Amino acid sequence: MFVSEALKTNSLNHLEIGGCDAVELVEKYGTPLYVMDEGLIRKNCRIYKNSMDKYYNGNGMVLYASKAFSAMAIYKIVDSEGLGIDVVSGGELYTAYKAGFPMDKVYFHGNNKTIAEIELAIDKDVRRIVVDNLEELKNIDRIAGEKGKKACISFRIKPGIDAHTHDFVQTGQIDSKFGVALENGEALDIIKFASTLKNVSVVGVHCHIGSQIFDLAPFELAAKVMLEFISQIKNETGIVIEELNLGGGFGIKYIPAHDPIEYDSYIESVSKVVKGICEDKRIKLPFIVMEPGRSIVASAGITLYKVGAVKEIKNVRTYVSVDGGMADNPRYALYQSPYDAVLANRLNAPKENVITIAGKCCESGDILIKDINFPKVTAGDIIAVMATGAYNYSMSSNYNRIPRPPVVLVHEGKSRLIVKGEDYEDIIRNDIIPEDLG
Ligand SMILES: Cc1ncc(COP(=O)(O)O)c(C=O)c1O
Ligand SMILES: N[C@@H](CCCC[NH3+])C(=O)O
Repeated sequence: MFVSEALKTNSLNHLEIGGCDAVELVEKYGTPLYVMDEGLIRKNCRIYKNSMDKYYNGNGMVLYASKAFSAMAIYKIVDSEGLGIDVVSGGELYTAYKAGFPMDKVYFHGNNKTIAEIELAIDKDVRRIVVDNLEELKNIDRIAGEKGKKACISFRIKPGIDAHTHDFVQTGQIDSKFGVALENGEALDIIKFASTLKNVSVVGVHCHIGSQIFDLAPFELAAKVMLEFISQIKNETGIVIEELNLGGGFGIKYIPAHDPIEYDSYIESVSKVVKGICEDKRIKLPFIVMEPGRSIVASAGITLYKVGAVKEIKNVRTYVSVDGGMADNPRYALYQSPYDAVLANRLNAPKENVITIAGKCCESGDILIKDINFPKVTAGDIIAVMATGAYNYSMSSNYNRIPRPPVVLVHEGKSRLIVKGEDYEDIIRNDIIPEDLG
């Protein structure tokens, strides 16, 4: 019945997550409310960690790509499960640092790192800076030199792979703002240049082909293309690349029609390909890094909303508006991403009609789910949109000056607040009225 294994029906016919009744959570914390199941997050971390140990003798590291959901508590959980992290901004890096995350397990990404971000990464001695472009490389070398340090770097490469996903989340093709292309020797040239610099040490190459991918083939192809590149680098320059980072992007079940692959098979299949090619080409097995984000947290999350206006437009559509929307989940508005939902306070109610669940923002595109079979609802009912753990809170905004909802972590019947909800004072906190405006 549910797209996520985190969810159950309890004896009151209410939705249960992490042993907590969704209706009680709403009574305690209000709506909208992000709820994250700690047990499922931990389980997903373990699947990845164990498969790296099992299929690649632990000669690698799994990073949680924290852009999917970044808050201090998640860094604590991920650390305790033995994973590293990928951060993509000074803000994520700072959050992880303040949570006490070990900096020697942090990979710093980004296609336009600012000087201040590079300084922060070098000051904190992150394990790896993943270099996106030449300008950045020069800045890293200069800043590391000024600080008397040597930065360990890898390079974001565009392997030229079409990952069959939404255009906006596809990143490995040539026409992409991320990284340097293999074409025309661009990637080889930047690596050669880096090897002449004093304050950087070239350790690895990286690629990330896209997101919400349901297929093993693009990852196997990426591994092949990248190993050929590693072999070319060695043959033409003598530089030995020790680390191969294949990014994230593994698909999850948002709606019943989605059929994701078992998470551990990504590492299993990539390990096989890497071992085979390395044997053929007689190159040393690289240290492998994988960076799943969505697949660790998405299914662990739900968002609870209260129904407000119900508008039945005869022979057209029934709009059910809830007290959240694109400000807490912009994914339909951005990518037309599909979601599934249930009536959390009456799970056994028959699905009698087709509704469109709309948000409260002043925007026609503020839709959460278009045309879903759903029970009849009235104001005050509680709708749970499922699999909202990734790229919802982390992509939320204050559009229309709507305060961000709180995030609650649930486990074995207990709920704890991990991000406070914002109020109107938070909304105006940084506003300034210049004196001359009176
Ligand atoms: C460099 C990099 N690594 C990892 C990820 C995580 O992707 P996903 O959340 O789809 O696993 C992303 C985001 O797409 C990314 O840009
Ligand atoms: N934010 C996107 C994924 C992009 C990931 C970062 N490269 C989503 O919600 O699906």
